[in-house]
Amino acid sequence: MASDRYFLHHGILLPTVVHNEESLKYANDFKVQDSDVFAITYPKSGTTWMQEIVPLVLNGGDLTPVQTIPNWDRVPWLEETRAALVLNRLPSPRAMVSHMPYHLMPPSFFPSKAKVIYVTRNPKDVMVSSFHFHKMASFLDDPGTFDEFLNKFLSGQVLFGKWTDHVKSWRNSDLGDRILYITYEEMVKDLRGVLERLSRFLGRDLSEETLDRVANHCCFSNMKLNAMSNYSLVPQEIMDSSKSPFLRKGVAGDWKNHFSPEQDFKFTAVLKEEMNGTNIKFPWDEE
Ligand SMILES: Nc1ncnc2c1ncn2[C@@H]1O[C@H](COP(=O)(O)OS(=O)(=O)O)[C@@H](OP(=O)(O)O)[C@H]1O
Repeated sequence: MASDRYFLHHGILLPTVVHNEESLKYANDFKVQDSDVFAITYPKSGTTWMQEIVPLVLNGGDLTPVQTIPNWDRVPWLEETRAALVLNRLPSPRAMVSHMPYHLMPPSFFPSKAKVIYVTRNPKDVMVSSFHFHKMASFLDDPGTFDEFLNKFLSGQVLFGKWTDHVKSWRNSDLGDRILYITYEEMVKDLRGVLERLSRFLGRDLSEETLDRVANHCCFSNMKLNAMSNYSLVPQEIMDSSKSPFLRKGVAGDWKNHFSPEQDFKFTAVLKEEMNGTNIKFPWDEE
């Protein structure tokens, strides 16, 4: 880790652009309220999608916030530098996102009744999405070749560490009915069905018409057009969408266009080894 673009926090690589000691202290000292809602993800697993969906479900489908407030202020990251500015002003129930592994959540989170939506995505697609993101984001190191980046991903020398550690930490958490597990792939396949589950989980009784409106607003093609969500407000020298748009493809299985058979074999073998003995199964394990 020779770059000044990153630093280690409890052994996990974080980007200096939006994290520092102060923001991490703020996150650790954060007083979680029982009404708080956290959408937790390993990077590139559906965070931006949740920043769109969760406020809509919580407010009964009113599109105003998602059409007028940038996602990073609408549903802020707990651990980022903006959190201190934004979070204390959010009306209850506060919705926020985080990439933190379970054990690095603020101490006040554990005894609270705050709810968690944990989104998992096929790690091969996570890696592909992250590879393209590293090419367009000037605050991150160039990813190198696809093969080099694959090796970094498997060894956890990437933002927020190993995918397997993150997933195991949250899948093994003891949060009972405080946590809802969903996958990116389910959302791609049946967003309307996921919205119904999510509304029930968050205690919101949305009408059929509202669910349809939310599903329509949150589909990839519409979100791509929403300037409050597609990162077009970020200057091009920071995120260059001509290299790769932030909302890039929005599909399941794009890894098949990137992985060689050898890379697929290696990636699968490493993941299998690390998930061995966990009882955590995903639909893509059989692919
Ligand atoms: N509405 C919708 N439908 C389908 N896919 C969507 C949607 N919104 C975001 N995305 C895709 O999510 C990927 C970005 O992940 P994150 O938002 O978690 O990124 S980040 O961690 O906040 O940087 C990135 O995936 P890729 O397209 O594979 O790169 C986005 O396109």
